[in-house]
Amino acid sequence: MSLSIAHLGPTGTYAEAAALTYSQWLTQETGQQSILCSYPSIAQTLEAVANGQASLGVVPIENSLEGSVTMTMDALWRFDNLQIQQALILPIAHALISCASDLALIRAIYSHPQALAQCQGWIDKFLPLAQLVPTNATTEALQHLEQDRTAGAIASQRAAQLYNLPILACPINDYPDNHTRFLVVSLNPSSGGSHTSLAFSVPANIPGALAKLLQIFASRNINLSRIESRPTKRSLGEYLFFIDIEANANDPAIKSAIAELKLHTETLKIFGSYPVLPINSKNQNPTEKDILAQETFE
Ligand SMILES: O=C(O)C(=O)C[C@]1(C(=O)O)C=C[C@@H](O)C=C1
Repeated sequence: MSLSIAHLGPTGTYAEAAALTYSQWLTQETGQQSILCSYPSIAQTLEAVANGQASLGVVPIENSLEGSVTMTMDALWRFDNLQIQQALILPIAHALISCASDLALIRAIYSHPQALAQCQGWIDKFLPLAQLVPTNATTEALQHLEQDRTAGAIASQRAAQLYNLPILACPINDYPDNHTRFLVVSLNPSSGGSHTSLAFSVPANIPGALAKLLQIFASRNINLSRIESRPTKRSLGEYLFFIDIEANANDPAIKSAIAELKLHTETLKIFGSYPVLPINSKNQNPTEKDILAQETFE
């Protein structure tokens, strides 16, 4: 039986490319076949996994230029039964796609806020007067570009190919070394691996509350690879903390740190331990043929 993998759509998004990469890796490693299902937002992608509509979901979590994808962090906290199975890091090269006969004719640029931010310097230099229009996904506006020749969109070269649209400039990201880390999540217990992710809220907004919790890791010589905060959305100045650890949750030091953390946090969510999928030319760059067997839930 095929597994269903949810991702942000419409077709051609970077999240879809990550889902295809994972799906191909899964088939190579285990023989398991999967079918991709696109959803209109990252929150709806994770909701589909949380309510059992999809077996797995692939969502962006962090970009090397712009940092955290806050929508993913908020949804991970909200649907507390989700477990991370795998992380994968994809190179991101943005293209300006448009049917305009000249760059100077573009009046509006559509894209996901993460992509607009990753190209802000290029836009300021070449299209300083263009209106920036945020969309749910890089590919959301592509189907309208033929009708509006004063519009452009920032998406991947693969998206331009899929929609048969011209590329006016590429790459346009402000720094060439641009990567996004994606997470593969499901309701199953996580598979174990080199990295562990967790998040917590603190019982009181008092001096040293976070320092005390970080000391739990430092005193055990545990290396944290990332720490991020998000508002609790209960009151101004109250935060949740997301932490990535470079170790497996079954390591004795991590087990004892988590046990101590439980005593001092208000809510503690463990998203599990997982490996980081090495990307090579064999499991990167899904082809057009690969996206034939897809369902859309938009
Ligand atoms: O809109 C898309 O194509 C996405 O897959 C989303 C997303 C993101 O949210 O970070 C993924 C990778 C890029 O960094 C830009 C956009």
